[in-house]
Amino acid sequence: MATVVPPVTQDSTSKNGPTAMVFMNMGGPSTTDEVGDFLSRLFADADLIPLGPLQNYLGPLISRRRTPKIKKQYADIGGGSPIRKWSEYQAEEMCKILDKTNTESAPHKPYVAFRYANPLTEEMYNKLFEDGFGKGRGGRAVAFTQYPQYSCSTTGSSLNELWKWRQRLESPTRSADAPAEGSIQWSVIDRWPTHPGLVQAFAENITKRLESYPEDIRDSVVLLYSAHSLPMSVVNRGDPYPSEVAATVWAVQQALGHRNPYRLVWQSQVGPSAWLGAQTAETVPNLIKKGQKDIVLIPIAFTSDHIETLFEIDQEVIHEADQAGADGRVRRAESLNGSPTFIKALADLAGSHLKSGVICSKQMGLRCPGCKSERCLEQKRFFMGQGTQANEAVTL
Ligand SMILES: C=CC1=C(C)c2cc3[nH]c(cc4nc(cc5[nH]c(cc1n2)c(C)c5CCC(=O)O)C(CCC(=O)O)=C4C)c(C)c3C=C
Ligand code: FES
Ligand SMILES: [Fe+2]
Repeated sequence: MATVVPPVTQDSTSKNGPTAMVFMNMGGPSTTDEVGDFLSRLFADADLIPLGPLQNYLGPLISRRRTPKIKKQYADIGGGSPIRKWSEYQAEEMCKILDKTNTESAPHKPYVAFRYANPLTEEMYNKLFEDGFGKGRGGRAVAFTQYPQYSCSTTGSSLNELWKWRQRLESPTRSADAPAEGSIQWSVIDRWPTHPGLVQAFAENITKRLESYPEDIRDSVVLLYSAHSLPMSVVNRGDPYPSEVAATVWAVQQALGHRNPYRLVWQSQVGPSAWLGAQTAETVPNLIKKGQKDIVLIPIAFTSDHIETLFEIDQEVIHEADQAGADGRVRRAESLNGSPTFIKALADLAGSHLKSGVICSKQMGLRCPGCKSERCLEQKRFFMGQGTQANEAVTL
């Protein structure tokens, strides 16, 4: 990742640089040996899976029980998650573009902070210190969520974690008071569900996949946009994710000219509680039973490949469709991965953010109607106002 840069205050290449561009995501185990640690961090996260006062006991228990099954899934997709490779590539390529388009904040240094796998947030933060940020030297860093649509279980959890480490490593008082002098100045790109470049990148990959069908049936292929589901308890708390995912889908449909029928469906539910549906794994066989075999599945809430695409869609949903007589007519649009259109979109988004001077979106100040989490409140207070009194009033 980022190589050593000169101390922030001594940099002479631009007025305001260097700037740290931190890609936040959940991460995934790079090898099957890392699956146990990945799951134990995931089940310890009360922002994702709240298990109440028994979290410290139940989390390790559930993750240990799940490890063999999930290990096998990662083995079946080639021995690990490609998310680190793609995140590092996307961040590096984006920074190269930013160095040309945003000279005032150059050089831009790429970092990755994963919630459940290496490099973890703490590791990223220490790397920032090594590279000359913070520790009395200041510097600017952008926390750029790689989830286009905001959920408190995903981006919210990553921001809570970032805020926690910022408090531990940079605030002598360990409170949300004004940051110590010379600490890192953070801003956040917290959501980008309808960014035109993101929409274009999805539309390109869908068009490419549609071109693999004969021309005379192409417009009647059903597009199934598939996003990771949420427990209904999270939906009913007022989580913004379902409506933001729907916004992406609608924008992509518009870019495609609404030439095909479509549905937004939800995948990967875990455990016995009620989750948002309809489920991807049930929708595909139902359509096939009704005679609709031509279907393109589009992963719409994740920007690179992961077990949900490579295992659940490719090896379960599509494999089962073929066994039910789909004859290879159920296909998947490629994930965004290294798409140049997508990387350009990331640079455009980050470039505008850097020039705007905005700290985060207005949405960040408003908690879910059903939120009772002090962590969310403190985190939002911090990022909304960077500890200044001025913005605290708008954190509700
Ligand atoms: C936008 C994407 C995701 C949302 C929203 C999301 C919510 C969510 N997830 C769980 C529980 C689990 N998720 C697991 C894996 C996993 N989740 C996502 C994405 C979102 N999750 C991805 C991409 C992955 C796989 C990572 C990879 O490397 O491929 C797992 C672990 C796997 C398993 O045990 O089945 C769990 C558990 C909840 C409860 C939740 C919303 C509250
Ligand atoms: S759960 Fe959404 S703001 Fe706390
Ligand atoms: Fe998940």
